[in-house]
Amino acid sequence: MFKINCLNPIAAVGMDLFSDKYTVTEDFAQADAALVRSASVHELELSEQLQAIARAGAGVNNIPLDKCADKGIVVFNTPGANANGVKELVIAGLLLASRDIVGGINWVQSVKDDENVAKLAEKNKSKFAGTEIKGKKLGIIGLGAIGVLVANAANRLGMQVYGYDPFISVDAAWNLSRDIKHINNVEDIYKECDFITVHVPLLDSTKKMINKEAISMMKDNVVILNFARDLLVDEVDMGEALAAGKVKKYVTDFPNPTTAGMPGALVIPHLGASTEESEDNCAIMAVKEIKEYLENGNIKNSVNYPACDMGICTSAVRIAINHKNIPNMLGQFTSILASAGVNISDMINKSRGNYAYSLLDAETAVADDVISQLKAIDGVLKIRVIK
Ligand SMILES: NC(=O)C1=CN([C@@H]2O[C@H](COP(=O)(O)OP(=O)(O)OC[C@H]3O[C@@H](n4cnc5c(N)ncnc54)[C@H](O)[C@@H]3O)[C@@H](O)[C@H]2O)C=CC1
Ligand SMILES: O=C(O)CCC(=O)C(=O)O
Repeated sequence: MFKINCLNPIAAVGMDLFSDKYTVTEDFAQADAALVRSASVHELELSEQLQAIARAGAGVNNIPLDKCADKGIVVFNTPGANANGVKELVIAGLLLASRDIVGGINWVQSVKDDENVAKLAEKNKSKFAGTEIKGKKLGIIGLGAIGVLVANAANRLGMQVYGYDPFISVDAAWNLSRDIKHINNVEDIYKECDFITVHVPLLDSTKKMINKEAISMMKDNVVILNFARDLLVDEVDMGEALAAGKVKKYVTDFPNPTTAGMPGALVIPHLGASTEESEDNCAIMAVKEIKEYLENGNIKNSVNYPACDMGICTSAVRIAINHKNIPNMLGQFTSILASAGVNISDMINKSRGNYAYSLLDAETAVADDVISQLKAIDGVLKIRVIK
């Protein structure tokens, strides 16, 4: 029986995929696998029992990836599963920043009991008027699952779209409309665009990328949208740029003590992925990843271990080994099994950075002491007999 812990509520349509081989535990320390959305895993103790963590979402900055890898814990995410939900909110953000829709709605509430409300509206509406997005220049930094959808949707709404992503995947490039202007230097986005939206992961290299220096290169009255992570923007610099009138609006999905009351900021309570469809898609993908890993040892969509797929085990035994990516690991595994008289029917070994993963199918049972010998090899982080 596998024990699953949910650090955040996960959509039922995903949880229902767990068969009667699984039980849900409230105790993270007892779990074989955990599912999480935005809850932080950084402060939690990682038990020996824990095999996998699946982030039902895209950003994994709430999970200590290297610490997990070092303990043989495979971390998954659900690429693209909530991208449409975010795209739709970004389009809403463009529109909310173009006319003072929020201010206008609040104003109507303030005069709602006045019987002349209709006349008052006609007299006051010019205070909330603005511009159209058609024909304006939109710069997109990060053309992954979300950036590509935003680019194509904004293009269809008549915007001139500029895209920047030095690491764009082949898939993303294929999906991008040919109308999108490909930018090689992010500064061209800063200098040219009326709206700039950021869709990159939070990494050391992207932290505070939108700062005083970047903003100084931008057009006056630029609108900046951040539906990726708050720490991508230096929000003190942003507050100053809003106060100075350099930035017209800062639309962010991340309330915090700095942004929540910031004049000129439109702050949304992290709703990007909060649609029924995105929550369902993420939950289904995350649960399938966990099941495939626990039941067959196969890895798909991991962010700290290599992809690895040897199908379903048809031999007597499958051994899964999470280990360091150092020389002679496979040689040691096979020689220990050979010395024990175990014939290997299939095997695979994949690496990613400092870590590697091996699956070995054997034709006969493997004794506990042989597994102990494998476990004792320097560089082995975790070992499981799956079948
Ligand atoms: N507001 C919300 O609810 C949500 C927020 N997010 C955030 O949005 C981010 C992006 O999500 P996805 O598009 O699904 O991820 P993705 O992994 O598909 O795309 C990220 C893209 O950023 C690019 N990139 C990395 N460093 C870059 C740099 N320095 N300059 C330009 N491009 C760079 C990558 O090459 C990749 O194409 C996530 O990491 C997450 O933090 C994601 C989903 C929901
Ligand atoms: O699960 C959520 O609501 C947050 C989604 C998100 O930020 C992400 O997928 O990176």
